Amino acid sequence: MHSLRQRYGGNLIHSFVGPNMLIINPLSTPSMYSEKVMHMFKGCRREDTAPHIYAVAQSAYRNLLTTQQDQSIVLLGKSGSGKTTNCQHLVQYLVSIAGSTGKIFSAEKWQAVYTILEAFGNCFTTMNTNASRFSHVVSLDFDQAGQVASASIQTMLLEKLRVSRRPEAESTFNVFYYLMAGADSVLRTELHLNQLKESSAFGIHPHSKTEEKQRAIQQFTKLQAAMKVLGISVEEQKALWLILGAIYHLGAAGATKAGRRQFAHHEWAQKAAYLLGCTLDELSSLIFKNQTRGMQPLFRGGTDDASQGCKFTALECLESMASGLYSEVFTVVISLINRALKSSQHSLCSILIVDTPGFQNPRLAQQQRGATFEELCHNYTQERLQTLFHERTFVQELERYKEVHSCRKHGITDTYAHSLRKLLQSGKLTILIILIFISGASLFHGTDWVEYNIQGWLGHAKNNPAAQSAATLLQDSQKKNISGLFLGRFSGATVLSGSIAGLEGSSQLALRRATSMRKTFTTGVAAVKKRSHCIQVKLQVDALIDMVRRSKVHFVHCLLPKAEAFGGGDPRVPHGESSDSGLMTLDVGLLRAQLRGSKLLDALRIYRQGYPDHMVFSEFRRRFDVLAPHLTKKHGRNYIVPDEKRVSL
Ligand SMILES: Nc1ncnc2c1ncn2[C@@H]1O[C@H](COP(=O)(O)OP(=O)(O)OP(=O)(O)O)[C@@H](O)[C@H]1O
Repeated sequence: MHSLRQRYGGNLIHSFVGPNMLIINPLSTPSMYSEKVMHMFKGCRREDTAPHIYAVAQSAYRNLLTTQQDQSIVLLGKSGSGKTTNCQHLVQYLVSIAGSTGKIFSAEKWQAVYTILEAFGNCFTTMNTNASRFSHVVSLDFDQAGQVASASIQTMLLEKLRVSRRPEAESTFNVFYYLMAGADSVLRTELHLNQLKESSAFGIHPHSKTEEKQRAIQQFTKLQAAMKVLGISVEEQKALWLILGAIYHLGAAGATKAGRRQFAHHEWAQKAAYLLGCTLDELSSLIFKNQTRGMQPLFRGGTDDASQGCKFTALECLESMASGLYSEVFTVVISLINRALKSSQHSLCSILIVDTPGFQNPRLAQQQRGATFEELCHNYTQERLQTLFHERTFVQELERYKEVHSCRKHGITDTYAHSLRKLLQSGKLTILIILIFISGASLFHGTDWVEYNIQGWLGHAKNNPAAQSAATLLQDSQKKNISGLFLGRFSGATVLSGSIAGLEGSSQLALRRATSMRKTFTTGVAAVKKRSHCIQVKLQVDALIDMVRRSKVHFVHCLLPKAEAFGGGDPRVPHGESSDSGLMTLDVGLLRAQLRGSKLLDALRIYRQGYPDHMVFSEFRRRFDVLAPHLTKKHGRNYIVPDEKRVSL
């Protein structure tokens, strides 16, 4: 702790913790990221460099080149701790240093990708003024020469319900504010946004403060420019704005609270129908009347809802349609991004960078409310990634040591056993999370106690057909630019449509990843229950973990320096210019809790007591056989030792 405080006080936000990287959010804009700094790390071994996020990227890249094995970089930490920011630095480093075949992946292109993701997937929350509300994996596929040959993005676990419902004091997705503030008069007229309604069932209102409005206008211009960089045509952009406009109008239309399920204000619903390219009757029937069509078994008990009549209120139906439409928009945006990133170059292996929404606890942001279902989903993903960290750091290490019979010799058995016990404790969490659906409870994340408010959660287990109707509605739209965008785009990915986006990658490696993800959704119980929202969440996380598990994983732990960093205004100042960036501003209690929760100290202890670096014998031979040419000559390069374990004894 002393060491971390000293370093942070000296503007050193990065530290190596054994093989892991720890980064404390500087809450400022330090000048440690530039092309000049990138070149200081180029070609270096990790042991020879200072701790930096670029050192992690370089280490993964070097490993990829020397072993030709897929690498993953997984970012862990609380919401607002800096995962997405570091993810962007990792991508920028790899693309700049490795270069790309025919220079197809410029830094400008990646900047555009992140501008679009930020607009469609981020929002204001009490923990982060610009929080990501979806998980994403950036895959960079490298060719024989070590250059980026193709790239793609897969996204999952989008918090789509946020469009219509969210905790008080939080916002919907940024793009709505950008569009409402930045649309020019022609677009505004076309979307019927000249007159806005004061009340909205979805609580979507334009910014009222001048500076927020100003910023939103700038962001909309930036977003349009980014879309242009990625080759998204004006017509395609228009289709997206039409659907977003329609979602706004659906909120203004609202739904009846009692009696027949229908719109509360038909004139606004009419505008939504017009923008979507259908009639009011068609829209109304898809939202409110199709409720018994295509119903799936419930999460619990397997009862068929169709036999019991519809259980959804009119507002729930409306919300499902809105979130279904937004989910389709998001999926198509990811698909358009991937269209700009794809290439037909042959690639050998990949680096995957995994960024998911950080751990959420409203109590940390001084909120007097229990955490929501969506927050549970983000926490569940973080827990599963944290469990992967345990598995790689403790369980696999222990097994390896057992294999070479060296545990006792080095006296590390006890430490391992202790760590293993902790691992088992964290394993119980997953079971508890399932129990929570039934009983309602609080959960630990590391050392952090989270209270959940489980009201209305059973509704999440049900599958509202209005959400599925959204896809049909868009494909059948009378507006050619809308139907053109949605028809045929997902022909190969229908199984996963609405859950994992971006599986249309063209490289062989991308196709392999897509096939393996599809398998997760189509085998065993998953095939039957995949339409339940809760099961979908689990399957998406399973698919994510499966994808990462096949590779060599590098972990980056991002920490928050103090709780005041959450929400409320912009705490950013140029680093080092204010007393705010010094030693005293670290919240030691918060930092200690995060360190304990991450189990980084246990990992460090094991790293110091055991053999920190190792490689399997075949790899050792591949790397060093040039030093013993007579043996290579005798046995050949591909000679296989039947029992390689014996070599280490
Ligand atoms: N290394 C860094 N340098 C400069 N600013 C940073 C750094 N890390 C984080 N920040 C700033 O901290 C804020 C939160 O960061 P970011 O959005 O990346 O967090 P996150 O962990 O991805 O959050 P969430 O999980 O909620 O999406 C941003 O304003 C970002 O600019």
